[in-house]
Amino acid sequence: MLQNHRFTDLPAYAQLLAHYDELKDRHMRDLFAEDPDRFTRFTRQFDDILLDFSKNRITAETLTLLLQLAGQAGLTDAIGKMFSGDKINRTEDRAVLHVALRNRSNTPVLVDDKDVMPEINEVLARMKRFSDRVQSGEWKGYTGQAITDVVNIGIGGSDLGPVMVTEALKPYAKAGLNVHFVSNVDGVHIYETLQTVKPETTLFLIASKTFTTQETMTNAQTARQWFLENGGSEGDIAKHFAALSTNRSEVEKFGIDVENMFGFWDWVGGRYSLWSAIGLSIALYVGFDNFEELLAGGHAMDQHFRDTPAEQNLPVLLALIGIWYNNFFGAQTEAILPYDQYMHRFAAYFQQGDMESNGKSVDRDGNPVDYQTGPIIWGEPGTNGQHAFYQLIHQGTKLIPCDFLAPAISQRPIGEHHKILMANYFAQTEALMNGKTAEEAAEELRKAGKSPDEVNALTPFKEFSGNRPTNSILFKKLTPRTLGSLIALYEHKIFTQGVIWDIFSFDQWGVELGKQLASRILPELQDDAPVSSHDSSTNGLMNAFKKFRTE
Ligand SMILES: O=P(O)(O)OC[C@H]1O[C@@H](O)[C@H](O)[C@@H](O)[C@@H]1O
Repeated sequence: MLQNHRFTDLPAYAQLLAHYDELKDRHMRDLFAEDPDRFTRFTRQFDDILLDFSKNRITAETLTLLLQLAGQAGLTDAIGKMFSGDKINRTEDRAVLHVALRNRSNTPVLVDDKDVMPEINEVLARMKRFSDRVQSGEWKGYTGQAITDVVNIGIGGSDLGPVMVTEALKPYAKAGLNVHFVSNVDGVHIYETLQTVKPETTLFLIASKTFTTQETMTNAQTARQWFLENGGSEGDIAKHFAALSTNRSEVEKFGIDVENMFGFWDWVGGRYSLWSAIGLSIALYVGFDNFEELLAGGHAMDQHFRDTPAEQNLPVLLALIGIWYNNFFGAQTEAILPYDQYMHRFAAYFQQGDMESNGKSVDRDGNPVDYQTGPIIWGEPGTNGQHAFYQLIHQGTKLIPCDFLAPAISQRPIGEHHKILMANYFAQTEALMNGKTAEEAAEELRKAGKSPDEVNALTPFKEFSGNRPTNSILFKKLTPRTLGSLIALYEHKIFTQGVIWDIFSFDQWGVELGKQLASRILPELQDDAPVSSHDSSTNGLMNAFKKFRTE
């Protein structure tokens, strides 16, 4: 059992509040001027990943107090409990062991006194065999042709991870196999995907932990029907459909041969499942060797997280800096800004990873919290974001801590592109930190030939307050291993924050109510009868929907 505590009762919390009062008006420009060692003091490296957190509104004392906060919240103990298979997901009575999925050292991990590693290794071996066979063309479709297209049908954690990773690792794709992802129950998603593939050369992966998710099951049935109506027969289904799930009986009911089922376990949370059989589309696309590299990168970060003192520990440091802004500066959001086009789904992936994990408002005793928990996560790749929303980050009224991620070596070194990209990467964090004073702005205007009146009038608009915090995460190259480490870095950041806030990070009850109501509403949409069983807005909207369709 994890030790419950009230976040705001931790001794360091009160100290941080007082410290915040002293620090809140200090400018980072001055902090840099005062401390020539600031970069070294606030930079850590793990493998090929450098974290520079010096452009934050912190001093050595801030860090000391934040580290005390983590210690007082029992972080070390909590980490130990996760890794040793304790049932830390208490509201679902489950262990949380995505770390076991990538446990390349293969040391035993016990759940209910049973080592889970043999089962994990068995599924990995089956995934390897299967992906090798499909890739080599040994696996044939019903006309004897090799598979050319894989369609992963899943949603949430059964979609976002594989989408993000296959996009990020495109340079590692093996020739001859395309991957597609269908998630939305909106029929246009499957319609558009099916336009681009042929039944005889397509393999469908039905990815669902529960195998009951309405969107996924609806899309899977549509895919099955399309397959049967376009040349395939019932007997051919086994050659074209596989299931990635924990629910064997539902897989059988759907009609998928259990030979083609790749299992995982209830201790794998949906948003942590890309490391499990849910990652089969990744293995098919980049090859099992690269999938293993991804696992190895995740495992390396796990060991760093478990074994490194907090002050050197990248996930812990990111978590503490996030808490500093979230709970003391009142920041509502955090932006994740990868300067790597291949990482264009990284922020979207961690929207689920973070917001579904820490979007909670009761503590572990079930009492309402009176402090802020998980932030709103958003972001787009640089430099596109610069030309869209950075205005607000630079000059708006809101404080938005940002993570800037970038590789030193581009996967596609074309001309000057990467240096131009990186010049922007360095310029943005410098600009956000330094800003531009009124005097500097006025001087620029004078140099541009503006009259004194114009200088006075324009200066307020040209001034940048600066003092806007950023983390820079600079890595060597976006290899499968580095990507694995980066994903695990953020996973453990989220875990650390959940521990400190004393909330449960591994359930997601908040997604249930909408599902319940949708299943009540669906039968009411089957005829033209007016609806009166809801509030006036919902009734009104449903009746307007029916009217639009009959007029
Ligand atoms: O994999 P499943 O069971 O189809 O679930 C998909 C998603 O379903 C959502 O309801 C959950 O909030 C997510 O966590 C989950 O990833």
